Amino acid sequence: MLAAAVGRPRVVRRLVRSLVTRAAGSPTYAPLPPPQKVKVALCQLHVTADKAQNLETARKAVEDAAKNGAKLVVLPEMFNCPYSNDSFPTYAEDIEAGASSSVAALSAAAAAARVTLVAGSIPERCGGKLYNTCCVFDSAGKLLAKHRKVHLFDIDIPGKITFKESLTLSPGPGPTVVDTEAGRLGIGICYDIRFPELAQIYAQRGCQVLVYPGAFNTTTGPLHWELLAKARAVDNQLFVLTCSPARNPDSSYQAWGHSTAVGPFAEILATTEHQPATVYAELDYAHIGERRTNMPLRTQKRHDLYALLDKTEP
Ligand SMILES: NC(=O)CCC(=O)C(=O)O
Repeated sequence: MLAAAVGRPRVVRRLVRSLVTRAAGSPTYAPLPPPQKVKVALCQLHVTADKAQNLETARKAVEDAAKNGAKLVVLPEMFNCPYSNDSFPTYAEDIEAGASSSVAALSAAAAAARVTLVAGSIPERCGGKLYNTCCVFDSAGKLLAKHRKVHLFDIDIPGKITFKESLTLSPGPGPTVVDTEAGRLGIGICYDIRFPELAQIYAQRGCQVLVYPGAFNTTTGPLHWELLAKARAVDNQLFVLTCSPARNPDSSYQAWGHSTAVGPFAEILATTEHQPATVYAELDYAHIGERRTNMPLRTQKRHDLYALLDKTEP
C-alpha cells in the first residue's frame, strides 16, 4: 500500500495518519483553545420575495444582535430568497466572480457590527451549476470560508411534503471547518444535520460549534429538528446552533422555525417558536472539556471494532 502511495504526498500523509490513529487506539483531536465564552445570536428572519428587503432585514438583525453583545451571529438557510426551486436560479449570484451583491452586503454588515457572521445560505451560481451556499465572514468583513450544502434535500412523504433540491442544485464538495474569533466552527446546511458522519468529522477536526442554518418543514420539523440538534451535540460533546427562517404564510414552503442553541450535554440553551425573533445564548467552551472529562466517549470508542473514514482529510 505504501509503495502505491509513494510520490503522492497527500496519500502518504493520510496513510501515516491513519496508521498513527490505529496504533494509538483513538483518533487525533486538535486541542481546544483556552476556555472562553462567546455570546451568539440566531436571527430567525422574515423572508420575502424581495431580495433587497431580505438583505436589509438581515443587516438590521446583525446590527441589533451586535448591540445586544453577540460576537457570533447566524442567519437562516436561503434568507435572501423564497425557498423554492423556482427561485434558486433566479436569485443565484456568482460569488467567485466577485459579482454577489448579497456577499457585499453581508461583508459590510459583519464589518459594521464587528461580529463573526455565519451568513445563513444563498443560492450560488458557479461554472454552470447552482449551490446552496453558506458564507462565513470575520469581524472585518473578510470572507473566511464558504460551505456548499453537501447533502441535498430530496424527500417524498406523500400527502405531506415532496421537495427535490437536486432538480436545481448540485451538492458541495465536502466539510467546511472555519477558525474564527468566536471559535472553531463546522458548517452544515439544514439536511446536512441528518448525517452524523459529517458532524463526527467536525468533532474530530477540533470544532467547538456546529452551525446549521436550516429551514426544516412543518412535517419533519416537530419530530426531528430539535432531536437532531441534540443528537449531534450529545454524540460529539460540543455546541450545536440551528437557525431557520420565520414561518411566512405567503410562502409556498412553510419553515418550521424554532432556531435553537444546544450545549454539549444536549441541554437547550435558547430556542423560540416560528415567528421572527433573535435567540441569544452564551457558549462557555469550558463545558466541552468538562463534559468530555465527565464522559470520555472519545477514548472509550472501540476503534478495534469500527472507524470513521474521512475521505476529505486535508
Ligand atoms: N432545507 C432542508 O434541507 C430541509 C430539511 C428538512 O426539512 C428535513 O426534514 O430534513
